[in-house]
Amino acid sequence: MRPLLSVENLAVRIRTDRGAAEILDDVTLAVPRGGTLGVVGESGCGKSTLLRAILGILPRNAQVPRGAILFEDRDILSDRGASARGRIGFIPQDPYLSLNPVFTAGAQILEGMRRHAPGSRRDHRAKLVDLFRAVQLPDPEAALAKYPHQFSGGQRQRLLIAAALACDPALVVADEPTTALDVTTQREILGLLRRLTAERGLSLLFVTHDFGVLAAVCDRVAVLYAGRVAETGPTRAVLDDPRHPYTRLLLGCHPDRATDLLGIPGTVPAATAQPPGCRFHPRCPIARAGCAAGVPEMQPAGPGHAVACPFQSDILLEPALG
Ligand SMILES: Nc1ncnc2c1ncn2[C@@H]1O[C@H](COP(=O)(O)OP(=O)(O)OP(=O)(O)O)[C@@H](O)[C@H]1O
Repeated sequence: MRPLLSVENLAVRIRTDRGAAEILDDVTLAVPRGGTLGVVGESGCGKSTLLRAILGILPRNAQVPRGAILFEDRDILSDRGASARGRIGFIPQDPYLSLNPVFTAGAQILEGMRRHAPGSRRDHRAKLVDLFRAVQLPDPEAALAKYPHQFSGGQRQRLLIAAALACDPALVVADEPTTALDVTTQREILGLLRRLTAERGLSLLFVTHDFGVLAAVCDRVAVLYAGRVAETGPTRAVLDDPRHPYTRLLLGCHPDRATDLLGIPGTVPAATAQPPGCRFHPRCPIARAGCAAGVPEMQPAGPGHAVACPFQSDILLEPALG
């Protein structure tokens, strides 16, 4: 079966005062129907740019010189396919900033439904009350008339999940939806998201910098580094047996995993000054002369698991992890 969403060889370039910045290069990934894909990487690796390209909200100075984004078999980067985006729901990062403080929760979500979902105002209202119940907001009827400040942070994130589901999406795209929340609320919201998407047969594309969050929600993962996919595969395989030096070091930084917090030497390169060849080579503990020469191709590393590094050997990587 063809994936619900496939990003194919996508490049995104942004014109800046310091020249053209290649934010994404040759990004290929897929979200299966009913499946969940997590995109993980450090700040600045291009996660938000990827989401903006999918949602059709790239900045005006951005260009897409190469690649395609197919959603329900339509190229949503083309004018003709763009309307298919109506079936993509979005859960933003910050529940504090993402709701308009001067409108009630009901008014602002119903307005979106009026524009995008079929049915009368009465139908929309009934559907929204059901959704508020599904996201476990207390007193769903009364919640319609409340203002955002009358909800806690976790409840606001529940409102945003309800808003993302209100127009019957086939795909939900979530941008670090729990970073602003405390750990207990984070766990509840992730559990809710996982359950609701599974019950409704929805696909989920989840962006995060946190492998712990990723493991709780996603079946598959794509690790992004400096605008390119470094590694992709089933979440368990990538977490248990990471093959790219970047993934291994990134996992070593996670507090739940690290015996010793190693960190990754150096920083993500500026988008206007990407290194030649493998973009990770200046920070890579096993880099060789050839790594600066050519862009590494994706190579198989196990069932459904691929890595953009020709030196994916455990023995070679062991010294890097101490
Ligand atoms: N409008 C823009 N103009 C110039 N550079 C940009 C623009 N948007 C993003 N960038 C650059 O593109 C790179 C990727 O940014 P992006 O926001 O996609 O990363 P990210 O992985 O989402 O980071 P974070 O987790 O911090 O949000 C960064 O180097 C950023 O500075």
